[in-house]
Amino acid sequence: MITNTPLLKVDHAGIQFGGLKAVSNILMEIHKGELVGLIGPNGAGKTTLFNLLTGVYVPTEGSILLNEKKLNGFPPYKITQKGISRTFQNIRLFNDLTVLDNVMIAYHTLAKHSILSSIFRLPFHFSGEKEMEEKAIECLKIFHLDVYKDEKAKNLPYGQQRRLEIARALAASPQLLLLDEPAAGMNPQETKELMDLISFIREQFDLTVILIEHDMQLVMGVCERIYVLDHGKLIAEGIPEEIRNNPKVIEAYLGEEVS
Ligand SMILES: Nc1ncnc2c1ncn2[C@@H]1O[C@H](COP(=O)(O)OP(=O)(O)OP(=O)(O)O)[C@@H](O)[C@H]1O
Repeated sequence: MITNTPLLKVDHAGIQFGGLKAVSNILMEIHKGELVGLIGPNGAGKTTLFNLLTGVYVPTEGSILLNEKKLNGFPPYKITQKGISRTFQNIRLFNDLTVLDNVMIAYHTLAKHSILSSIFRLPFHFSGEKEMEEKAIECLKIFHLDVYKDEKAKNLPYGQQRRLEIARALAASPQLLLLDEPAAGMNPQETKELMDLISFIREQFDLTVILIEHDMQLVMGVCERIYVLDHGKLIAEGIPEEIRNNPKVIEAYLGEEVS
């Protein structure tokens, strides 16, 4: 059945810190399978919006709905269980854990083991662990990280740490994946490979993706639709061509870069 219901609906949502409205009156509708960009100048509110979508902040206005169900007030781990995963602007891996354990942690968040089965290490607990490990290695393979599975996360080169963060987010089987500047600090070759990878995992896992990114060429090249934030408000939404030519966007953000 074809449905017009958006996967994610942001309905006049926003948050105020003391007297400051960091983001306000945000309206977004993201449909299943879309790859959407979120852009805007420094301090525009992009990460704050991700924090609202993932329960780090509770909106002080409006609602956020996933599959028509309200998310307001749920803690981040519940929102992950409901289907939204993310990566962070500054990589947040467990540096001293292995690459494999970094991914397995995501499965533990979702796992349905009882505490008793863990304490007494009952057989079904072991089979659960084994299954998790196999799944984690499969996930690492997609990112060509399986060869480093026993390496500490902190020993991976920067570009691979970024990929590991995405692998971990993906391990939580999200419907919606939020990527906060995934290519930050990467060289052009790594960036190109990462973008190909994002397109690939979207297809492969039937994902919906929202991407914050400063590299305009990259956003315009990979995203089908773009939202633009400025001073906490949405100032434009459209396909890359429309955004590139939108006078408000040019004035607020892109300046002479867009041509
Ligand atoms: N916890 C908080 N308390 C007070 N102000 C906050 C808080 N979180 C965010 N802000 C403010 O909200 C505004 C938006 O910040 P945010 O980090 O979301 O912008 P951004 O678009 O992600 O910027 P950048 O591109 O630099 O990462 C800023 O003015 C910031 O100072």
